[in-house]
Amino acid sequence: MLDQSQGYTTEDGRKIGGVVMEMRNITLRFGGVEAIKDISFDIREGEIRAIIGPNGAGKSSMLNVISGFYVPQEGQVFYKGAPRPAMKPYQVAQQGIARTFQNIALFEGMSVLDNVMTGRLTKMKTGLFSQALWLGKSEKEETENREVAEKIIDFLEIQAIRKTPVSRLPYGLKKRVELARALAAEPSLLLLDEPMAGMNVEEKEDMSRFILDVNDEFGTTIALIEHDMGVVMDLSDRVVVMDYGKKIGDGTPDEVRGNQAVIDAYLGVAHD
Ligand SMILES: Nc1ncnc2c1ncn2[C@@H]1O[C@H](COP(=O)(O)OP(=O)(O)OP(=O)(O)O)[C@@H](O)[C@H]1O
Repeated sequence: MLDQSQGYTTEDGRKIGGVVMEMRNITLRFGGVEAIKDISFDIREGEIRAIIGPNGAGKSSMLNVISGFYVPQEGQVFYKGAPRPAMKPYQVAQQGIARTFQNIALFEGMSVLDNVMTGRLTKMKTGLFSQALWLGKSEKEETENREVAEKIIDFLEIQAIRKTPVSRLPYGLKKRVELARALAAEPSLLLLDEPMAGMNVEEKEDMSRFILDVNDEFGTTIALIEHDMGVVMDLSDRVVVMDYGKKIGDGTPDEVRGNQAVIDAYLGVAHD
C-alpha cells in the first residue's frame, strides 16, 4: 500500500522512502507539437521507477524534463520538496543527478578508466592547474577519485578492460562503461535512457542485474525510460506508461500489465 508521506514496502521486502521528485501537471511543447500533456507522477527514494511507452510517446522528452535539460511550459518539477528552477547541466550534477544517454556519449579514444574518471569531474574541488602540477591537495583528491572509479569498475565487473580504449569495445560493454561513468558521480538519482536498447538477450540480463545491484548496494534511486515493456517489468517497482504525450497508466508492473489502455497502446489500437 502506498502511503503518500512514508513510502511503501515492495513485494520483495525493500523499503521505499518519501517522494524525491514530483512532476506536477507537466506540459512540454515543441512549437505546435505537445510532447507531454499535463502529466503528474512522483519518484520515491530508493525505488526503481520506469517510464515506458511506444515510439514517440514522449519518454525522452520526459527524461529531459526530469534531468532539468528541458523546462516545461506548464507545470512544476519539485525536487527534494522544493520547486526546481531552470538549471545548467553542472548544477543538475551538483544536485546529485546523473544520467546515461540512449546514443552512447563516451570518449571513444580514451580508456575505460579515464572515461569513468570523467564522471568524477563535478566532484573535483581543486582546479585543473593544480591537478596538472600534481600539488598537495589535488594529489589527495586524485587518489580519492581513482579509488571511487576503481571501486565502481570492480562492481560492474569491467576490471579486465579498464585500460582498453572504448572504441574497441562491443556495444553492450560500452553501455556498461556509461553506467560506470554515471555512477562515478555517486548520484542519489540516476537516470537511464533506454539502458537495454540495441542489446542481445544476454546483455539485457546483465544490465538488468547491474541496475538491481546498484539500487541494492548503493541505495540509488533510479528512473529509467524504456521502449520494450518486457525488460522493465521484472526490474521496476512502479511504472508510468505514456502514449501520445499522455499518461495512460501508473502503478506496479502487475497493475500496469492489466491496464486495458496500456494493452491497447502496445497493440497499436487506434486513438480517437
Ligand atoms: N527537439 C524536438 N523538437 C521537436 N519535436 C520534438 C523534439 N523532441 C521530441 N519531439 C516530438 O515530441 C514527441 C515525443 O518525442 P520523444 O522523443 O519524447 O518520444 P519517445 O517516447 O522518447 O520516442 P522513442 O521511443 O521513439 O525514442 C514526438 O512527436 C517527437 O517528434
